[in-house]
Amino acid sequence: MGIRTGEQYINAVKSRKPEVWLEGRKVENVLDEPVLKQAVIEIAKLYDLQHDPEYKEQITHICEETGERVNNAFLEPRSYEDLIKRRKAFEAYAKATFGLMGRSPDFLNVVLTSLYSNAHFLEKYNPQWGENIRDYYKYIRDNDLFLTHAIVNPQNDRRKSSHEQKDMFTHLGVVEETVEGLIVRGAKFLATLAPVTDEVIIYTFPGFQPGDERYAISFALPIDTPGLRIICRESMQDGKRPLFDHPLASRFEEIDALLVFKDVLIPWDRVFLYNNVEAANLLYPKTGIAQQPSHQSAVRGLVKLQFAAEVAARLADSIGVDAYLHVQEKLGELFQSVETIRALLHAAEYEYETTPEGEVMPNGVALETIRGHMPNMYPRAIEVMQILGAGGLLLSPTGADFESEELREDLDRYYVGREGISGVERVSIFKLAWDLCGEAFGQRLLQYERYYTGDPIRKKAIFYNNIKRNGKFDMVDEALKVGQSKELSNK
Ligand SMILES: Cc1cc2nc3c(=O)[nH]c(=O)nc-3n(C[C@H](O)[C@H](O)[C@H](O)COP(=O)(O)OP(=O)(O)OC[C@H]3O[C@@H](n4cnc5c(N)ncnc54)[C@H](O)[C@@H]3O)c2cc1C
Repeated sequence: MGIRTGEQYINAVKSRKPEVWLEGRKVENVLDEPVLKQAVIEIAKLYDLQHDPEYKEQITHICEETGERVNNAFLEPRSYEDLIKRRKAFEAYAKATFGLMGRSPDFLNVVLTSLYSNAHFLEKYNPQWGENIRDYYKYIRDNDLFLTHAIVNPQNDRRKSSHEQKDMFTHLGVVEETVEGLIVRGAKFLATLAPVTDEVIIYTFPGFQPGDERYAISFALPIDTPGLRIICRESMQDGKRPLFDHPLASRFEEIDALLVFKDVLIPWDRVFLYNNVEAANLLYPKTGIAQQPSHQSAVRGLVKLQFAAEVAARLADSIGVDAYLHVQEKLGELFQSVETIRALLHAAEYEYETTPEGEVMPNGVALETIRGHMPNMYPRAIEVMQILGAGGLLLSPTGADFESEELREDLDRYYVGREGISGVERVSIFKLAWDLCGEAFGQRLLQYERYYTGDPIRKKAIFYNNIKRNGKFDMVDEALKVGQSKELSNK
């Protein structure tokens, strides 16, 4: 089939009946829920972008194997040029959502492509697992499906491994093997956009201990598989707030969910890994499923950071405070952050790495450096927005107020910005900023930048341990040599 249209995606959502819970209610039809429907509309636009003559060449390519047009997120990079091709697709999607939808379909499609490219790793443990992941990749690519994923165990007692938790099946694990497949029970989080996806893929972070075998699993299923319960977090808007008042929150709310598996059957052809602690612990380092999708995250993160910096600058300009030195210094800092990430992204692509099998990956050190800086840079952009907007952020009237004939004159007079900025324009800018820096919606976006791919604190420590903690201090030793020999000769 190749690339889907937005309409085909919406029809697929309509055709499914996943078990979704939202605020204590079982959702009968995802598209009847304003807050879920909004996400469907935005995702549908991304699918349509693939057919837009302006973007088609940038986002898609002809698949050599099928002759069908597919998204560049399914491209197995073999060269620098392939990385750039893929980046252009990421860029188009990120710009269409201002970088605010982290789990657009391209994210997991890259994960899957990376698993496909490295199927030989799984094959080593079990030839069937390798074959399953290859078939699954082709199925998702050729039908252009949208995946969610859940890799984290619920936050119960983090000091204990999965098999040591009070209840054996708090963490998702295998109950039994049957002729048809595995029966699994327990929970995983945090499956962003789960209610509006086609499929879910489960895999795991490293860290399994002996005894955790039943939890060392990876598999995929249709999102409406019987026994799979999707419990959404409290929504951060009701999906009905006017676009004028919440220009971002009313469009880009990505619902997150806990997935509960109630003795769900995983057919054998959908099992990618099972009962193998070693394979589960090596899955991340050996299959590129951190490094390849970090390319998408870096591109998307760059767009989001740039957007936040521009909102802060536009806000400062609208009330003339960018005339002050400290404001200029803060905005300068934000735009330097943007340029730092842009430079690192280019470095990651330019200094790419090639695996023995010929797969090309953006440079891991540069990507991890982006990952390390974003949890500081993005929250700082939000803080600067709060500092520069000050009390005005809390004082915006609504679009309905502007429609009142009685109020309009007051609003136009007292909300007017610097010369050339009308009251409506100034309020619109402040509302945009408030969605990012004040609303619960914006707080989630911030938390996303910290945690979307694991704990940034441990990730930085791992970076130090892998890259630098090798007992080699050549320059320091050289400097010590000179100092020591001088001291000795002075004696
Ligand atoms: C908005 C958002 C969207 C997300 N979307 C998805 C998604 O679509 N799919 C998905 O699978 N995941 C998703 N995630 C989850 C993400 O992968 C996790 O949040 C992340 O891995 C951190 O795990 P945790 O939240 O369980 O925190 P924890 O691991 O419980 O950490 C909590 C705190 O305890 C500390 N800590 C915990 N354990 C240790 C330890 N062993 N050593 C030292 N310190 C420790 C951490 O440093 C941290 O400060 C999302 C997260 C967010 C915030």
